[in-house]
Amino acid sequence: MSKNPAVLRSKKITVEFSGFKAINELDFQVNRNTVHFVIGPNGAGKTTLLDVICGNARASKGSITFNEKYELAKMSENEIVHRGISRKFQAPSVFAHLTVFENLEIAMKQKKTLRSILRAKMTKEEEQKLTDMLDLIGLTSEKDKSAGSLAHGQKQWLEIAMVLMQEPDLVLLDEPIAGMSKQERIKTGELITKIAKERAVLIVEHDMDFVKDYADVVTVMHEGQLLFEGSMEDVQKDPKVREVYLGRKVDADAEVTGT
Ligand SMILES: Nc1ncnc2c1ncn2[C@@H]1O[C@H](COP(=O)(O)OP(=O)(O)OP(=O)(O)O)[C@@H](O)[C@H]1O
Repeated sequence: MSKNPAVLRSKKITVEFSGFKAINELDFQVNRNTVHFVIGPNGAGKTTLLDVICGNARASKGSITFNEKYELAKMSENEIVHRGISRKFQAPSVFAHLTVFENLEIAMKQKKTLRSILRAKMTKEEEQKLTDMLDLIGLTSEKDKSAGSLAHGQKQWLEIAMVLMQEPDLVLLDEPIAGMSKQERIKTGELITKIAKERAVLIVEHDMDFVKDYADVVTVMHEGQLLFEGSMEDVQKDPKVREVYLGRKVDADAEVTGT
């Protein structure tokens, strides 16, 4: 499907909760330079998939290999971040009383204490890195504002930037456009496209218009398994997907809009 090399491969991964298989022998692959969406009905196992990749849930069977050499199932959450996988959760968790710039500074020097970070002088390279990041997320003119005063979308972009400061090869995003305006959604889509030029981005999303506009690859999950994978165009045409997911969504949307 893609000529880009794999950054993550799962083989027959299973995640159980009291015997219930939230993920059931899933074979799955994410490639570099790819915007890869995971969609599916409620309870399909999408969040659990992100959880098991970042070490927040444990697999009872199977393997997940990162960059062809690291076995994630055996690593702690911290080790996984250190190897190059960073996740942004749905709710923003920036330091509201600090400035945008200071938030990025902290993200860059994760291991030090807050006080030592804010007192230490930055190198030219570090300053350049922060300047480039502010430019990437479109918050250069907001850099001295407190993060708490930012609009919802801006907070989300700041948090994406904080994740990027860790220089991950794989970024995990949980419904990144939830609660955003139309303009903010477009800016987020453009930001994700840019981010994926140098790494892989794996996104759990329910908004099909957003998926259609920005996906390179779409995985459809159902009952803890892979139901279909391909371009959004192929996903929309697939009869199985229409039956268990998109068909239902179309019906529900028609009811809401009265069409
Ligand atoms: N910690 C847990 N303990 C018990 N069951 C869980 C736990 N986490 C998830 N599950 C169950 O596993 C299944 C998959 O859940 P998951 O949250 O991964 O689905 P999802 O596809 O992300 O759904 P949604 O779109 O509603 O967020 C669900 O049936 C859920 O109830």
